[in-house]
Parts: sequence; C-alpha cells; structure tokens
Amino acid sequence: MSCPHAQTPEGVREIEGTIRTDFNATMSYGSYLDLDALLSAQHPVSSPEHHDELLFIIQHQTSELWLKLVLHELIECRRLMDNNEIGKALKCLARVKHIQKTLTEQWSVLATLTPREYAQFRGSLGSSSGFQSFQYRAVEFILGNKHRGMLKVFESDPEAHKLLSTVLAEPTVYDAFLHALARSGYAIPEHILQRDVSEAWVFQEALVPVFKQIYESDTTQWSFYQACEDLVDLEDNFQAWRFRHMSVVKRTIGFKPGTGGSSGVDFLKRALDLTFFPELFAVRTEIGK
Ligand code: HEM
Ligand SMILES: N[C@@H](CC(=O)c1ccccc1NC=O)C(=O)O
Repeated sequence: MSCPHAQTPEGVREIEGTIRTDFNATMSYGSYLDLDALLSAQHPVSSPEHHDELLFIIQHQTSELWLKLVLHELIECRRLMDNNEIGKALKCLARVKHIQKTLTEQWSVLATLTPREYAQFRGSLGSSSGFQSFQYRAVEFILGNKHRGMLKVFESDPEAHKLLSTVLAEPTVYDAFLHALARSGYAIPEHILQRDVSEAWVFQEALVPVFKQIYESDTTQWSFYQACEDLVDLEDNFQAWRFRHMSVVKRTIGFKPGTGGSSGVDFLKRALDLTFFPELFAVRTEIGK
C-alpha cells in the first residue's frame, strides 16, 4: 500500500519548485522581522556565562513582546469604545484574553529553573527587577490600577516615563466603557463620568444597579453584556498571571527579599488584593435577588 503522505523515499519533505530562494531583491523573512536585532538582543551578564540565564532573558523578552501587543490592543479597544464601536472593541478584548492565557501558561517554562540554578546567576542581576517593567505598569494603568508614585521608578528612562505619564493622564478602558454606556442611556452618575482619571479606580456603589440591569434585562444590547463578561475574564486572567508569578517566585527564591527592594513573595501576594472592575464582581451578589 502506498503512503498517503507526500514524503520522498528519504523521509524528507520535498521543497516545492515554486518556493522562492532568491530574497535579495524583495523582502525576506529575516529582514521583515528584523531578526538580526531580535536574535542579537540576548546578553547574559553572568561570568562565566550561566547556561540558564538565556532562559531567564528569553522568558522576560517574550513577556515584554506580548505586553507590547496587549497595550496596543487595549489602546485600540478604548478608541473603539469612544467611537461607540463596541463590537469591534470586543474583538480587541478577545485577543488580549488569549495573550493573557499564553503569558500565564508560559510560567511553566521558567518553573523549570531550579532554586540552585537561579541562585548561581541571581547576584549578577544587581537591583534590576520586573518592578521596572514600564509596559507592565502601562497595562496596569490603562486597566485602572493608576499609581502616580510608580513614575518615580522611571525617572532615569525618559521614554518610559513619557509613555507612563501619558497613560496615567488618559481615561482607562473601563472609563471609556462607562462613557459608552452613558451615551446609550444608562444612568452613570455624572461624578463618575467626570472623575480624575489619573487616580486609581475606587469602588462605585452606584454602578451596581446599572450592571444589574445589564445582566438581568431581556432587552440588553448583547455587546454591552458581552463587554462586561470580557472585562471579568480579563481581570480573572490578570489575577491568574499575578498568582503564577508569585508561586514561581516562591518556588525559586522562597521568602528572600526581591532584587527590586521589596519583601518579595509577600509584596506579590498583596497584588492579588487589587481589582480593576470591582462593580462587575459586586453585581454578582445582587443577581437573582
Ligand atoms: C525567577 C523569576 C522571577 C523572580 C524570582 C521574580 C521576582 C520578583 C519579585 C521579588 C518582585 C517584587 C519586586 C522586587 O522586589 O524585585 C517582582 C516583581 C515583578 N516581576 Fe518578577 N520575578 C521573576 C520573573 C518575572 C518575569 C518572567 C516577569 C515577566 C515580565 C516578571 C515581571 C514582574 C513584574 C511586572 C513585577 C512587578 C509586579 C507588581 O508591581 O505587582 N517577573 N518579581
Ligand atoms: N526580582 C527578581 C529578579 C528578577 O526576577 C528580574 C531581574 C531582572 C530583570 C527582570 C526580573 N524579573 C522579574 O522581577 C529577584 O528578586 O530575584
């Protein structure tokens, strides 16, 4: 019986005759993706170089690349909400949710780093820490966990400082959503619509009945209901990332203080108390009452 797959007798896949191999004149894979820059951006600092430092660097770099896309999508989501294009905004949120899953799943790769392996090059990292990730901070900001004091960490990096100052001063995705709801006739109190958007979001009791109406009315526009649920998923995914970070840190450095100067695991545990959309969780207590 002949093999149904297109294999040569040598067991290799044939390179189709139409595949181009002359990439000098046109765009090539490597130049389009700037692989020269990307693949020469890993610079282990341990000396002699520790085998596992490349894992540590790549785990961070891939996380930063995904964070870049998360921020890009959240900014677009906010713009679409401002434009009353809720359906399109949901498309951005759906993408963000998948990226978050990837980011959280990725912790299992770093979890293969044993405490001893990490201890062998941790000293070379000096006082650098993920706490100094401006993209992570920008994502926290655009989701509502604003904190002006965090800007101080970025004083020596004017570009990062500028981006964070901008995101701090702009409305969050949640602000944009609430404005869209108000334009559609939902009773969002004026003081919420006029809030100082550079401040961290604080729980607003008055929004709970609004969300109760969205969740319980048969006439709710589906996209508003879906947006609420997507934001709940997004917060849930964010918490899962924070929890995995904390648990990987615990198994790698135990209860040592962090290189960034914090208490370490304890500090990361306290991040789990932060919430972006508290009213979307509070409303669940009221449903069916
Ligand atoms: C073995 C690996 C890791 C260890 C031991 C570790 C440890 C820590 C510790 C102790 C902190 C608290 C700040 C400090 O004092 O340094 C922190 C913060 C942070 N780390 Fe990591 N981390 C690891 C990997 C990562 C990775 C892969 C990322 C991905 C980007 C990351 C992102 C962050 C962020 C964003 C913060 C700030 C969190 C916040 O403000 O709540 N970390 N990390
Ligand atoms: N804060 C970590 C060090 C660390 O994880 C780190 C060091 C340099 C660049 C990014 C890092 N990632 C996350 O905090 C520690 O205390 O070991």
